[in-house]
Amino acid sequence: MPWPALPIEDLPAWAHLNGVSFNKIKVTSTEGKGYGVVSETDLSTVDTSPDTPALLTVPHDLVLNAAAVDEYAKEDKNFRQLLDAVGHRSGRADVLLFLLVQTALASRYGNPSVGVSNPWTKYLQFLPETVLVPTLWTEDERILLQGTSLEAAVNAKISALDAEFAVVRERSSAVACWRELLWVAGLVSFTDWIRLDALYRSRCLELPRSGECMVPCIDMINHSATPSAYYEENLRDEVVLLLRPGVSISNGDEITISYGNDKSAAEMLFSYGFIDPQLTADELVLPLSPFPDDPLAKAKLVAFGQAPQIRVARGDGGSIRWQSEFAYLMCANEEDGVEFRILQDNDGGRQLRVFWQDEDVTDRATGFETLIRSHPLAAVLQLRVVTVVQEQLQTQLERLRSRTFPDQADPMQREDCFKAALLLRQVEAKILESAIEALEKERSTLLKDRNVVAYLGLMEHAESDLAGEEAANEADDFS
Ligand SMILES: C[S@@+](CC[C@H](N)C(=O)[O-])C[C@H]1O[C@@H](n2cnc3c(N)ncnc32)[C@H](O)[C@@H]1O
Repeated sequence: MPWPALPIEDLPAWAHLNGVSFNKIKVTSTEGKGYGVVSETDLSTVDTSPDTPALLTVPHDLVLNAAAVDEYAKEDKNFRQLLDAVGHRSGRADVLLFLLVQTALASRYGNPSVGVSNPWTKYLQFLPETVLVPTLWTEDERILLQGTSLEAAVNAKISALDAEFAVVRERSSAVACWRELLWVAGLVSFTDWIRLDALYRSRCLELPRSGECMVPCIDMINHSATPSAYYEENLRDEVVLLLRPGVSISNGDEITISYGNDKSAAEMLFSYGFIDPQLTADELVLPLSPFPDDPLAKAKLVAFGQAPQIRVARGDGGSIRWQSEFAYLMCANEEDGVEFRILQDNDGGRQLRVFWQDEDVTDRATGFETLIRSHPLAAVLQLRVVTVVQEQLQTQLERLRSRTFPDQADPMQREDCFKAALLLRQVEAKILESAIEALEKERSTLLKDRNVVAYLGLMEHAESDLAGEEAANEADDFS
């Protein structure tokens, strides 16, 4: 749909009309980061008291979350119909539906017969048309992510958005006035849905009382590893922007906040479309699949109930920590003591239950690492898990390296996407190398474990007995 745009110079008038107060700061264009907030005077908290007035105050009724969407629906019976037909699946999905409607209304301003406009209808028109998050990269640009942890994550997100959009389209088409506005004229496309998701992801924040939400004007503030400000909800539930203690900034300086100092490079790029090399946590998350020949694979996935992953992080002092709860369930077999049973419940339904050493551990299926600790062959199971995780990381590193990365972006790729992908590849290759090395050390230690040595000795013995029997059989056959 055509994305309506208003010049940022109109923002102060919108703010005034809607009770947002800017105090010696303004929203303006910044170098390479879109809009940002700059100071209009010298500011300092070095000598001031804690009750220095906020730099920005946003009234509570402008905070956009699922509860606010519900309130808007009370004033607008057409939107209420739409929300009842499509919404109430998650807070995020309700806000996205609201944003979709507001953008459609703004782009079809001549047709106000459906929907009531509100402060967000206009505010959305100040937001950028695109964000550099990879779900909005072109196919040529997404090639740059091959071999990184984002390759699978971005594809999975696009598929999930596609399924979500199909539901929105189908259910809203059942409501006559919205079918007319959104779909009959071909106003809304899947790209619009991807864009709204990107806009929401890159601008939403978490507040103690309002939860996950969008806050107008606060969402104009850019990120820095050394932020000068922070936001919070005050006693009146307004969202306020405050200068950090001990900070001095000059007239014209940009005011920044932190988008979180524990986010990995992949997470930063996925959510915000840029990587802060100064801050990103050295962390990597990869998907994990059960062994393709494991007859219990499906049952293990169902019982685990979450997306199986391997998480690797570099801790303080450079040491590597890794975690993969599913790998423990994946590597435990029937002969070790894992069993699945289908039990009838009181309502006549059937339930998949997981047993470990004959104990029902269905509620602890995501905690197999703890469960196996008391097993006499715990070290053997640990060795299997370490080997599987190491192999997965090795395969990932080989995929990352198998693609010769060009020296520069080709004409079909935006420079910023190229630079972000290059940085992501460097960060991920480094952590993969360190993790593989750490896992190799862990494997060597486990291979010296008394129980492992005894177990492997037994296995070798059994194999040579088997080979001997086979050879004897073959000899018999030959004779
Ligand atoms: C909450 S918005 C901030 C306002 C935004 N710049 C705008 O034009 O509306 C977050 C987006 O700003 C941009 N951004 C924020 N901090 C940045 C930084 N340090 N470097 C590059 N881009 C940044 C990214 O596009 C990000 O998705």
